[in-house]
Amino acid sequence: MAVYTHLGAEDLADLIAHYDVGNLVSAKGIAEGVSNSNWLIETDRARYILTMYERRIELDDLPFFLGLLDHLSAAGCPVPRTIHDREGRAWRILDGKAIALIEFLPGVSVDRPTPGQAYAVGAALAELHRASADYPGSRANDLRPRDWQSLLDRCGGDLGSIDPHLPALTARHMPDLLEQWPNDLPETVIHADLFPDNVLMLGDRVGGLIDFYFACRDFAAYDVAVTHAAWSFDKAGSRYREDVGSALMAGYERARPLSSAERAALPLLARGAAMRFVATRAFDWLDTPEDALVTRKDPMDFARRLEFYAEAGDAPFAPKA
Ligand SMILES: Nc1ncnc2c1ncn2[C@@H]1O[C@H](COP(=O)(O)OP(=O)(O)O)[C@@H](O)[C@H]1O
Ligand SMILES: N[C@@H](CCOP(=O)(O)O)C(=O)O
Repeated sequence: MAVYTHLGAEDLADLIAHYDVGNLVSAKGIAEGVSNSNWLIETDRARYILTMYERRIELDDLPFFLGLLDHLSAAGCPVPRTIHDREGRAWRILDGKAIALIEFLPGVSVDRPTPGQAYAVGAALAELHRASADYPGSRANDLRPRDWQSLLDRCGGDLGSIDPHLPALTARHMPDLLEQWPNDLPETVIHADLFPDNVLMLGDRVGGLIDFYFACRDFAAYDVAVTHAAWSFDKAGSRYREDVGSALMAGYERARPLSSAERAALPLLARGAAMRFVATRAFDWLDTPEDALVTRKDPMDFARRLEFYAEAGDAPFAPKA
């Protein structure tokens, strides 16, 4: 579940009164999500999502994230707008924590995407990359190869307690990733975490792209690799779903064709994308007590994807005839 803080009816009504959104009718805590507390707010005018930022988010980054939502939404991307309060502020402080109210978007997250849905997500990602290129905000990616290495270093000898194969796997791949990571691919503002649970689908259509709290400036092709790794496998990462992976790439390239340098880099970027989630999940695994409210995510689901990409070479990214 992800409601870490209790907010009573009076707190919520007081808070909502700071916005020009009508009167509070109902508020329900949302179980999905891990990082923040979220409520579905209904007023006599519309529905909204109220987010309280609990951890992982630097207050200084909030203007970047919330401004990005407005920029992308204004450019026609299916991204929720930030609702500003009556004084024009994008976020407020409640009980010492930052909160923001954002537009509610319709749709459901899918567990087993179809090729049609993957095609639509690929196209939506490409449109996002085009629209974010002129976003004036700046935020560096704080999860690049040297950051994965330092997270793994902090896991130390406990890495093998998660799975005995993990230390050898990270030791085998990290040197290549550190040495060969590109430095000259086209950059834009990327989502960096576009997993199925961060996309709201309406059938084969994308109703919403949400959870931009890893967004940063980095290679567009790295975001393609993250999204490919997140969408194109069964949950455990044991089986590559070729039809889904190809559809995702085709959807992306319809809206933003990859350059030859980007295409050539994708096998390494995909190994890196998988390693990024191995590293953060391994760190969180060891950092989260077994009986915590939050369900821990298994790093091995991405270790298997990493092995797949290392063996598959450029096959998953080769254009289909
Ligand atoms: N703008 C939105 N419109 C509709 N539902 C949303 C929206 N934002 C978040 N949600 C719902 O809240 C859940 C958790 O949000 P998310 O931003 O992914 O939280 P976390 O960062 O904690 O993972 C989502 O799975 C979705 O059900
Ligand atoms: N997508 C990441 C976890 C990030 O959590 P989120 O709930 O903020 O998307 C993973 O699967 O490891």
